[in-house]
Amino acid sequence: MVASAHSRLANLQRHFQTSDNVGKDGLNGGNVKISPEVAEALSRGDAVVALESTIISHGMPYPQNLETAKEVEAIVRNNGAVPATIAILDGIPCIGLTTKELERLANLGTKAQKTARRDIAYLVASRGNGATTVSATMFFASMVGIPVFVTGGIGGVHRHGEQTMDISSDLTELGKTPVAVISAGIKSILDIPRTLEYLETQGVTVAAYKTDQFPAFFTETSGCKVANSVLCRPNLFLSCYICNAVLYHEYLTSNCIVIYVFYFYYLGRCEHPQEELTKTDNNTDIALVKNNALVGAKIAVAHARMRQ
Ligand SMILES: O=c1[nH]cc([C@@H]2O[C@H](COP(=O)(O)O)[C@@H](O)[C@H]2O)c(=O)[nH]1
Repeated sequence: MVASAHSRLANLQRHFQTSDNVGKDGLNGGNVKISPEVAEALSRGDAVVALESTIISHGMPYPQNLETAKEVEAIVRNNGAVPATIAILDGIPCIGLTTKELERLANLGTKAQKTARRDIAYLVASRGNGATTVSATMFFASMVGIPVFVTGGIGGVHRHGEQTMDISSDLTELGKTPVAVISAGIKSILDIPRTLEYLETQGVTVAAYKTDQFPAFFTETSGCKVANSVLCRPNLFLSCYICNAVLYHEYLTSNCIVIYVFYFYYLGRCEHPQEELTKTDNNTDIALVKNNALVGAKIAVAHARMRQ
């Protein structure tokens, strides 16, 4: 615990930049800008939860994207952690956005470039605006010592990936970057069995929360069993589920996706049967994407607080 606090501080010292000391050129010798709120929380060892920004720019339209981003941040705050939404603005990687910056990103929408790990250098060099995907968000979260990150859905192996080799860099990032990712599974248009195979190859621990199956984003059942599941008695409260999941997680390595199934206790019923699996990126149900993000945020905070 002490060693990990030391390494987080050492990391911070190397990368520490606040809004006040950003150079005129805004590039900071390739460093990142950490918001004062996030920097303070990290230096005190308080719980911080990283959030991605592609869900804001590309995941849903304005103004729902802004409302959702604000709601997710509020959930994180109300549960005792500091949210760190990550994006690249004018070429500066920002860890923690002000309300103005969130509004700017939400307004930019798809004009902000969807930024995976490979795109970071270009966005910084060209002083562009980039919304970070899971891989890029993990990269920055790890750089500044944020160990927990929540998102709606991660990328995976695309259908027919055996021919196209279309595999999200989220999966390789999970294999090499020690940040725990809480998500509702992979996007519904992807190939779950091949994604699980690939995660196994990458050595990623996948722990499914309150199910023994890898959820299918909108549904609890995918037919694909996960090796590790966090099962709880049905009459326990949500907080107990979270504790079990967190304790279990701590037992495992830190590069672990914790998949949760939200609708048992949140929506109360499954409204979206298997045909959801054929939906495309463009017609996903905004309300459910939002629910995934909101419920995931609570679980992520529990993780972050247990690690303090
Ligand atoms: O329902 C969605 N979940 C997740 C994403 C984003 O898509 C990224 C993966 O994109 P790709 O398949 O291009 O690697 C994820 O990291 C996430 O940021 C998305 O657009 N829609």
